[in-house]
Amino acid sequence: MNTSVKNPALSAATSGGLLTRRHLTLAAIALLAGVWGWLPEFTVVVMSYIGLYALVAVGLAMLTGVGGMTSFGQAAFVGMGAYATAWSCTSPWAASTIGAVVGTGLLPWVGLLLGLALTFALAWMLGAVTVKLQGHYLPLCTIAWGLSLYYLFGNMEFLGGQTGITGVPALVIAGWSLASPRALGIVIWAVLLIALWLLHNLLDSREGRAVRALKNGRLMAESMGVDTARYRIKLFVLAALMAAISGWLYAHMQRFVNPTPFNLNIGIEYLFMAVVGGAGHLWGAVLGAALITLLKEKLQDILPGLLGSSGNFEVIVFGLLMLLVLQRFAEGLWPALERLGQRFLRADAAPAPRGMAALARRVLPARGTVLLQSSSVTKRFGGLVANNSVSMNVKAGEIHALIGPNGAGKSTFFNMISGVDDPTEGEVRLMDKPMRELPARDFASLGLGRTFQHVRLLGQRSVIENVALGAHLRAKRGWVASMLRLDRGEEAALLAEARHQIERCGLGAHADTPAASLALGQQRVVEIARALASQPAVLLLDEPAAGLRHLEKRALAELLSQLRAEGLGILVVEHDMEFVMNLADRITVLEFGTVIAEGKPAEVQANPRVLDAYLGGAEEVTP
Ligand SMILES: Nc1ncnc2c1ncn2[C@@H]1O[C@H](COP(=O)(O)OP(=O)(O)OP(=O)(O)O)[C@@H](O)[C@H]1O
Repeated sequence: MNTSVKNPALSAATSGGLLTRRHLTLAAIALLAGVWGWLPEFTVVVMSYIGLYALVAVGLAMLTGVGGMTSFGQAAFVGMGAYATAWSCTSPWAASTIGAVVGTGLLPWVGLLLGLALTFALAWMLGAVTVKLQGHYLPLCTIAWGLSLYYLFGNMEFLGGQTGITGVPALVIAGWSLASPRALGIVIWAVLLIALWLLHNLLDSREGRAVRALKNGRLMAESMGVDTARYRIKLFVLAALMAAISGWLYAHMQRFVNPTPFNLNIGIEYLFMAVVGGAGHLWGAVLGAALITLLKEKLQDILPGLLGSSGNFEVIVFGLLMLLVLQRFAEGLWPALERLGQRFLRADAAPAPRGMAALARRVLPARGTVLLQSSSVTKRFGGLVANNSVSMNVKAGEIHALIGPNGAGKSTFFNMISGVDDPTEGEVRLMDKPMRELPARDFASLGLGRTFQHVRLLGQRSVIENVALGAHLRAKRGWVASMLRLDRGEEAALLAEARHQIERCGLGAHADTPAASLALGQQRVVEIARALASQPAVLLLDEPAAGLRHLEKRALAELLSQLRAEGLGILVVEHDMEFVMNLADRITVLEFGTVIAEGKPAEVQANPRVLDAYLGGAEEVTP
């Protein structure tokens, strides 16, 4: 089981060797299981704490490293899980009402359900409010609610105030008491390993690709049909639930709870664990949890002796070590270990696909149908009119080019017709549907595929994974199915479709290389393949020929001609006049936001206003 967030750049560099990462992981688990019964009691307790902390840190790795949302407040969710079970198991009211129905032996499980339900509700609510925030506002908010919950725990009379709740019973599973740390530790590590497996599966799926795009590619993901706000909230809730499960186990290990372990300091420590290990790597979070726990343990022993007085000196050393580690290993320690491992380990063989599910297919409208229409679209930025009453359309089976000098308003218009921004006045219709105030993902679901002027790919992911994201809306398996590997047929179909589009665009040899390692022109072609994977009816291409060499441009022109023949409607924004004039059926020319000419290439070329707009540069417009 390789639960790191795979880096294809590294995978590609994998050398030979007898063992794979999966072998190594299984061997480590087998070793741990084999020696568990013989480990000293103290080691078992420390290992159990590492497992508990790792559960929270792994959730944070998903949230922060993969999803790009920093949270300082996870300790509060641990507290929710811990307090929910402590209260359920010790409250006389719970015993006499719930306990009377389910039996007091099941109260810890009622506590687990209560903790998960409360955490789910609270995290969803907090997530809905906070994950919309940008930049440093989100971390600040997590500090705010982390503090609020901490003080809430300490001030609630029925939760025992600062003293907390004592007398939490040991867990009993099928008559097997987990009173000893050795027995509970097995459950803790089993829960952690299952969580790692589920999350690994999630990341290796259609849903995982969408999750990965949250950090640096939200606009792009929205244009591929991903509801990024919803995914962010789901990720936030997932991390919170993992923290709550950790809290539940913690309460039954400690057998009492008080507010101290759920304060902001501990929230920051969880973040340390995720970041030091390598925030984008699930196993990195486990490594971080182990390092910080062991270090804290040692420092608490050593520092008072060294300094001659007691105090929380370990926090100072932590801070300094954190600085040093991140100076040397900006991405955390796990990627460095992984690089080392590449020398000795073989890449895991991809499992053979077991049957392919069918992907959704779109019936393309008849040739000549107006697919996309803008009517008198005006866009103002304050006093500046970037688009002035622009009307144009894109028809099925036609290539329409939009040209104009720099600053003419092409990108602004492109944003209007792709759902990134709304016109100040006028209307955009897609498939005859008014699109005002609809998000980009609704444009995608109606059949609009697009590329970006400034390439937006997930650089560290392989070309095939980038392209498969384009087909997001053609499959439907969700998070749970992905975690349980029930999506394999669909996933195989998505990857096959992505490979087909990559080959069609002439990049077959690069399918498994990281997108960032391709030349810029090729990256633009990857974007076209990604758009095609959505099986669009309308294709909007923003400067597709920029950065391509002569032969590559010719291949691109052939591909676009072929797509036109298949009945797609294509809009190209392009500066390369030769490319445009030889390819387009119709051309619209913008200048200062206003349409100054529209017609066939020959008509546009002969138009004096167009020649003027290009600074009298007749040769610029002439192919
Ligand atoms: N968000 C914005 N706020 C204010 N002004 C903007 C904004 N976006 C674009 N503009 C202005 O609108 C005008 C049109 O810009 P736009 O980027 O659409 O032109 P363009 O034709 O795409 O140019 P280029 O070919 O250089 O990409 C420019 O004057 C630009 O400065």
